[in-house]
Amino acid sequence: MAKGDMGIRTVFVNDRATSRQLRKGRLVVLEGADEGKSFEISKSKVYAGRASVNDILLKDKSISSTHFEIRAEEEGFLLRDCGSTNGTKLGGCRIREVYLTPNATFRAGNTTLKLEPVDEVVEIPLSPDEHFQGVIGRSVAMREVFATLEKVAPSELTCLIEGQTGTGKERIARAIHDASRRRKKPYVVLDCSAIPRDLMESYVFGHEKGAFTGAHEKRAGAFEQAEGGTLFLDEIGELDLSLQPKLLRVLENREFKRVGGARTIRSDCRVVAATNKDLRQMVNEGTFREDLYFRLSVIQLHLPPLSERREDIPLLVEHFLDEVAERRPDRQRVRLTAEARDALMAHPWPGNVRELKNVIVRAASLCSGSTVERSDLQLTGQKPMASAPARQMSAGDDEDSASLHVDLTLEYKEAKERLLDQFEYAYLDRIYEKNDGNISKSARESGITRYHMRELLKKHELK
Ligand SMILES: Nc1ncnc2c1ncn2[C@@H]1O[C@H](COP(=O)(O)OP(=O)(O)OP(=O)(O)O)[C@@H](O)[C@H]1O
Repeated sequence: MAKGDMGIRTVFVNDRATSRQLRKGRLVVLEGADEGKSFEISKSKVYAGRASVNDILLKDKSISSTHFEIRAEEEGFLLRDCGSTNGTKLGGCRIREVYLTPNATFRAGNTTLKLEPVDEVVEIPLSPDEHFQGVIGRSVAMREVFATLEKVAPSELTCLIEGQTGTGKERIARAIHDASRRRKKPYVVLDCSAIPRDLMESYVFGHEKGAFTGAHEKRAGAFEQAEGGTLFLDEIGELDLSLQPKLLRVLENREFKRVGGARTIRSDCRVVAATNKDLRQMVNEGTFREDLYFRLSVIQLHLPPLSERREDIPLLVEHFLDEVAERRPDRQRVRLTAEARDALMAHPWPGNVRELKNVIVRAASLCSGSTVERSDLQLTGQKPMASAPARQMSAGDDEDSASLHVDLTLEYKEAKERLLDQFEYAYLDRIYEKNDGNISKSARESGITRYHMRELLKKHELK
């Protein structure tokens, strides 16, 4: 497709990106159960499939829950199969991803679709600023997030922040609170992955004295603690299915009861949630309620991995060096050699901004003198940090998998993430080998979808 026909275009003024323009498209169903229908593409990413979480809903039974996505890029509209059972085909070939030319037709299951260009443009604003309430970023992606935050943070809207671990989701949640009228009221964080399942309800809604064994005193839950302020629900994808209807009810009625309590308590707090999981996929798998997903995702913010916004690295490095200097009694600020800076730009950063921060803080604190050399950074080889240790736990190496290597030089979250990553790699490696590389069988035995299995195998470069 010729640039500008369809897809997204970044507008520059004096070499600086000032906005993005999305040239709309229209997806027309030429043949199949939805024949005659058409869907406008006016967002930078749309999903299509049979499940209602999709932007484009298709009825054809041969189409998967989420079958394909169309993403607006500078090169045009990218059609990507989402691990569908019956495949996405173009010109008789089953495709994984392909750029669509204007008026190209393709098949999804038994449905034939055509993507037509539309002569209309949607302006996607970019903030002129390189920070928002202490969140730093100069990339187009981050300035797009800042532009959204400038509008929605002062509102009362519920936000869902998506992104890999360490991309800054919690930082953004805090920024939303700080930019809202609730800033002087409490900001309460509830990490849904860190609380035992049977205590979760009491953590969220509180409990009355004697509500259960061990409930010696009454206790206010997160909603009460956050009264008037903001409740940040971190790792919302970990919230047990049995608690999800209760959370939905508070979000809808603003009312709840403590565990073991009869009194209805009114709640006035804004909810911001975050996840590093694909909640849409979880809805398709039945592990996350669809109605709760819609309630939480009134505003969706996506934080790309650091490797996709390398322009942010120099600014973040300066920011973290300033932070270290402020904490030093002599306020001395260290500097990085050109070699060290090049190494930071080249690193894959699987642990995202958290990993970058750890590297800078460690190097700045441990370097001798006032200069950080390349070797002070202690970057792991050229391999992604997460997969290198993961490979240490090789298939069949039971001794290794039984011992737990805890790295105390890392922040808690990164250390946890690394261990989980090692486990994921070891599990996948074994199940995939056991099933002679058969993805469907491996997925069935693991109790996850084929799509999820494929994505995991790709992540660990096992496939
Ligand atoms: N854009 C940013 N500007 C400044 N600091 C940042 C930015 N992004 C992340 N950080 C810092 O990096 C660290 C990790 O960020 P944060 O905890 O918000 O990530 P997260 O996405 O919530 O991670 P997880 O999914 O593991 O909870 C924090 O110390 C945070 O302050």
